[in-house]
Amino acid sequence: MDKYKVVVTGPIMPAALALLEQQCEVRQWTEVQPPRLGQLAEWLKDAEGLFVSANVAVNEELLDVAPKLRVIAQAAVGYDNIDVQACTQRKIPFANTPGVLVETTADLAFGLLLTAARRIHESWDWVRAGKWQPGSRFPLGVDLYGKTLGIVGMGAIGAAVAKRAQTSGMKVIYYNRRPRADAAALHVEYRNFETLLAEADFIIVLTPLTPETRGMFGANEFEKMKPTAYFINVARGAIVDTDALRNALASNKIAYAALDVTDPEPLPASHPLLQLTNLLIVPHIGSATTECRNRMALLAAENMLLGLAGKPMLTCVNKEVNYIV
Ligand SMILES: NC(=O)C1=CN([C@@H]2O[C@H](COP(=O)(O)OP(=O)(O)OC[C@H]3O[C@@H](n4cnc5c(N)ncnc54)[C@H](OP(=O)(O)O)[C@@H]3O)[C@@H](O)[C@H]2O)C=CC1
Ligand SMILES: O=CC(=O)O
Repeated sequence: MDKYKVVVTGPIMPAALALLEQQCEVRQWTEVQPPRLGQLAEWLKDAEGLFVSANVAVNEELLDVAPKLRVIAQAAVGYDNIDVQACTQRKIPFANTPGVLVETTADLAFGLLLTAARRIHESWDWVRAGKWQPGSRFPLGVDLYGKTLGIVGMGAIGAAVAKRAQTSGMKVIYYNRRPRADAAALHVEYRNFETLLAEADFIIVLTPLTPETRGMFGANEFEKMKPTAYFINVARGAIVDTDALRNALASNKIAYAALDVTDPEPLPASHPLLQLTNLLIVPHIGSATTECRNRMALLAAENMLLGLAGKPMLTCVNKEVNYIV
């Protein structure tokens, strides 16, 4: 049997690559810099499957140079890099990887909150710099216990973060476009967006990046938060107006920010955000454990093989085209 032709646009966990290679002829982009479209065009000419990385845009331009493409799979839950409508119009099913990264990403989100509140990262730098001397005291952090966490985007990851926060004695409020039917069971209370901004001591953002959420946090929103508020973004950088966040932190309109995602990403070493001291940034590591990345990559590979065989993929986004004979 001829092997399917699949293009992989970036790094992939070895077990998932091995699974793909059983049935596919894989052409993998292995440079450190993500590929530009022109660099992939030759491979895409006869590719049937595209195993795409989140830093590569799948748009009309790419689809135009991939006339034989039948399946797209991505090892990530967020898919703001994919023009799903364009895929659907061409009857190309696209699958992401929801579910398998929920607990891992929730650990990171809550870990960022705790690290920022207790200044764990700064105090280690302080000790390492030899500042722990007799009589010296590291500046105080803030309690989590008894505080209110506001989750904007109470989906799968948001609910897993809520559980962690409740274990630390926090009250959890949330904002979604629609209140959750299971809110009472989760012991979380719905607030409208403005009320949440004013009421929360800690705010964690966990919405997808969409036209509606792009720039959702700007100067007005930071203005409405408490001056003691901690702002944590684990969703996508562009949900936040970066300049407005920098200004809010620099003028102490809010107390602190902790970011797993930034706009731009990666953040250049000369970026003004990096001059601030009331800020913690990690390099988009929400799902970055070996176990989680394996689950994601294997689910994406399984989706790819199912789609190529003309079977429904397990976690297809555009379900209306999730079956091709
Ligand atoms: N940093 C990292 O490494 C990771 C980041 N992520 C990011 O986290 C996001 C969330 O993932 P996950 O929890 O699995 O997704 P879910 O789809 O389970 O949850 C998303 C939530 O956001 C809410 N939401 C959507 N649009 C809006 C809006 N305009 N205003 C308010 N709430 C909104 C949804 O509720 P409703 O529809 O009712 O509004 C839903 O509850 C991903 O899309 C991804 O971008 C995910 C994994 C890892
Ligand atoms: O950012 C990661 C994702 O899975 O989405």
